[in-house]
Amino acid sequence: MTTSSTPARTAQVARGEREDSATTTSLWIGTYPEAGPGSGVGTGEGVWRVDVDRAGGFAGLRLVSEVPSPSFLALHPSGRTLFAVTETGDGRVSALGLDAEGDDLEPHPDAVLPSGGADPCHVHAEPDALWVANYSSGTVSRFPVDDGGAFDGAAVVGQHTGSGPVADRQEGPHAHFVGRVGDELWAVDLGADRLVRYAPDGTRVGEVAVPAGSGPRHFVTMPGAVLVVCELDPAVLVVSLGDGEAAEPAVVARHDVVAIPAAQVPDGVPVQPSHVALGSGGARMYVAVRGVDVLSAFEVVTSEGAPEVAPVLRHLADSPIGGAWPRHFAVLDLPDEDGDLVVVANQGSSTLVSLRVGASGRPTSSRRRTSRHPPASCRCPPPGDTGRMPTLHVAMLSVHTSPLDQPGTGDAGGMNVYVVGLAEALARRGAEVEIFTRATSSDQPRSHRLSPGVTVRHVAAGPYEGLDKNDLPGQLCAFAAGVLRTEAGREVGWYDVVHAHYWLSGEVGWLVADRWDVPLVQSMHTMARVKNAALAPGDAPEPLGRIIGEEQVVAEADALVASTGAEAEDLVDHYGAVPEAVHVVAPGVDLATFSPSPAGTDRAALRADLIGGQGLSGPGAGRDREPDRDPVPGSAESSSDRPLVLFAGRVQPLKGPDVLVRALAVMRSAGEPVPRLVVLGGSSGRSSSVRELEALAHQEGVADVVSVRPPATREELAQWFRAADVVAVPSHNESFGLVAAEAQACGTPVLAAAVGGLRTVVEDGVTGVLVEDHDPVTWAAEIGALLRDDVRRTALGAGAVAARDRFGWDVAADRMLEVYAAAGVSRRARRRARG
Ligand SMILES: CC(=O)N[C@H]1[C@@H](OP(=O)(O)OP(=O)(O)OC[C@H]2O[C@@H](n3ccc(=O)[nH]c3=O)[C@H](O)[C@@H]2O)O[C@H](CO)[C@@H](O)[C@@H]1O
Ligand SMILES: O=P([O-])([O-])O[C@@H]1[C@@H](O)[C@H](O)[C@@H](O)[C@H](O)[C@@H]1O
Ligand SMILES: [Mg+2]
Repeated sequence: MTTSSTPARTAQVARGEREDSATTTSLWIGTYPEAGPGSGVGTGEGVWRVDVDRAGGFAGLRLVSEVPSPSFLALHPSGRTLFAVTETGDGRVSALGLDAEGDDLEPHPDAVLPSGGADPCHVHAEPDALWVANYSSGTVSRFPVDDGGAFDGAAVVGQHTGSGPVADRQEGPHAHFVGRVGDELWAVDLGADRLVRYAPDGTRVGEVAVPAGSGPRHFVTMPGAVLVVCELDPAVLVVSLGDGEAAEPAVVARHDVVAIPAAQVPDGVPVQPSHVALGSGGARMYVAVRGVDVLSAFEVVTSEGAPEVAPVLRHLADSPIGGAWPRHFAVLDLPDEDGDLVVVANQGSSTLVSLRVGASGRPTSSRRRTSRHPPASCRCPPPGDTGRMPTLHVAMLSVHTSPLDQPGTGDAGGMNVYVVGLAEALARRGAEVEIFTRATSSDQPRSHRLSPGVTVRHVAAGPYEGLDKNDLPGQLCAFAAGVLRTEAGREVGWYDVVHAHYWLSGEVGWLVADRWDVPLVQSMHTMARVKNAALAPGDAPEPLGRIIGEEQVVAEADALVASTGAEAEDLVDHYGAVPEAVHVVAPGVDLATFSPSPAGTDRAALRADLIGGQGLSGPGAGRDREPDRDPVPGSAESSSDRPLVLFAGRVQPLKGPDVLVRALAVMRSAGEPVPRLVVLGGSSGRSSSVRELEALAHQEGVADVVSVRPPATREELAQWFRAADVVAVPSHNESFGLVAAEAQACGTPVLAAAVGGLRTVVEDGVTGVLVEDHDPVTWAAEIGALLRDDVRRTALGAGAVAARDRFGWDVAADRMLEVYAAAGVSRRARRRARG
């Protein structure tokens, strides 16, 4: 299991709406009524807003919504909704709509709901659901929300049970906090001394017990571990997530929060930790401690590149906060490497205090702002807050092929689809993604806003036309210069991470990540040595220059992203990657586009629509084709009756379309009914693979049932998948195989070669069939068997639909944010090791 240490990011800050957005961070402040939690509402409390500059100065404290007793806030990843709990006996939760500045908070219609329990004290927003911890009732509620964060459906409430030894605080369960841990949501129960683990849909999947009397309160996640701060026993517990699928999380270490010996704490002064968070990109941990009113800082030491090894915490300092009863704080990352700005909400003194904390863990400066602000409504302490963390800026490099190109021909393939899908999902999580790609036409704008949060930058590097992928090693300097110049026009420290795609981009990423001192994350997509080890008969191997370049990039990257375990092994076995640097993140499928047909839709009718009108030659553009000879000699089938086997992708020997053509010939010579084979895609690179495939179809006597059509748009392709009886992926290797995943998401069974990532994407006998070799005789037998067996095809189609959620971009983006965080940790560790 992996964990997230990436703070919530929003979509709005630093989008340029405000000149000072790069130097000022706006925080929302939650408050209690004047007389403390549980007292009458309406004494002026509400959600406040304040701007914090890099020196920690406060400006513009203002009331933005009069929600009663809003002790905790959470921002929906869309950046369009702020949630607030109302911490009262009849708890409530409100969804507040935001304007672009985040200042105008209007409740959505019907947007104040019972929170599912008493005294809700914490709220956590996921893209599809809001989670609320109700303290007094010991319940956790999950509210479905829509894309913009509006409530959307009935809540599910889970009742915790249990108690603990601390009589006045643990007489029963007290849910205190909910947060994400890998694929799960964990609810901390202070009364029952346990962390209750939920699946994202609200199903309980387990729990982690902590020592009796700990009173766990909040936690923060980091790669491989969860750091839990306890209120009743002032400690941080390290919960290790373990390694591998079967790993069970367990407490592996306990650290005292404050170094002050108990004897030195004056009588009657409590030592009650309230909140924990990470700073300095995961290298430091802070805990606020109420009563003694200090901020404790720890160094977080992780094993280099080994996230499964639990981190070691080294106490750095306990520093007076200069405010009373610090209930919560936000950590704002400062661009200078060792600085964090910690903004603390002090419930007891009604103050906000900002502390600039340096490498020693001690504040180097502090600022204070009382929250008493005219009018009367400001007479309220500010206990909770949700920081609008600085936006994560991702420099995504795709040197060869623009993500705007049509995939499935030339050099444009899965990487284009991947880059767009990932970038858009990251942007939905609040990141700003800039995709740098080489300009290939004078018509391309230098910068193009693809969708909210995603910009494509066309970098001039060499002539627009006439260069293909193989010419690009000569343009990498020019490309890197273009990227560096873009950054030079920005605020210092603008980009937080470089994510490079394919080895060519990795070469550029290596340079720019070094220059900016940010982590380099590398996705290979394909690797020369892997391709060369599985060459199709007669195919040309990838050149040595690429192999050497790939080796360099693998060695330099702070994190390597593999789409499957098989690709991870390839990185280690073929390129000597350090296993700990390799992270498996399955790519996604655009599940909205690639969806099954409505129940009852007839594949034959869809097929007739797609093939019918234009005949097989279709708009295939100037390629000579045989007319669709129909019916096939010796067969009674009519044109639209003929089952459809579909292949989609760049036509090249590696993808094995010839295997399908030959398989059809085997079927025909055996006198079996022959399906129609449609190939959607153009020749790969500058090759003439389409012509060669068409020539092969003639030579094999199946040209009448084989047609190659130009690549289809995403929507058309989805329609082709729905129309096909089987989608065939006979590749000699695939790092993943997006086509197979997309086809399955449409409910169409996939017949795939049992190689590389296809072994992961296709569940043999569940979503499709894996074929062990590339022998046309085997493929003829498998195709024939599947097409004859309607029941099996229907079952596999249903299996494919049931499995479609396995690959979504939202999940992939969550994982990728974890990888970005891990890459930062690993980069710092490597820098330290170098001295
Ligand atoms: C040999 C190899 O290792 N290839 C990898 C390469 O992509 P590669 O381009 O080889 O193959 P993929 O099947 O993954 O991607 C092709 C993409 O083109 C699209 N398409 C195709 C035909 C068409 O008419 N219209 C259209 O839009 C497909 O929907 C698909 O999304 O990087 C991908 C992403 O990391 C991996 O999944 C592949 O395994
Ligand atoms: O064919 P190859 O060069 O090895 O690798 C391919 C790239 O050239 C193509 O542009 C990209 O879209 C694919 O995802 C794949 O990575
Ligand atoms: Mg910093």
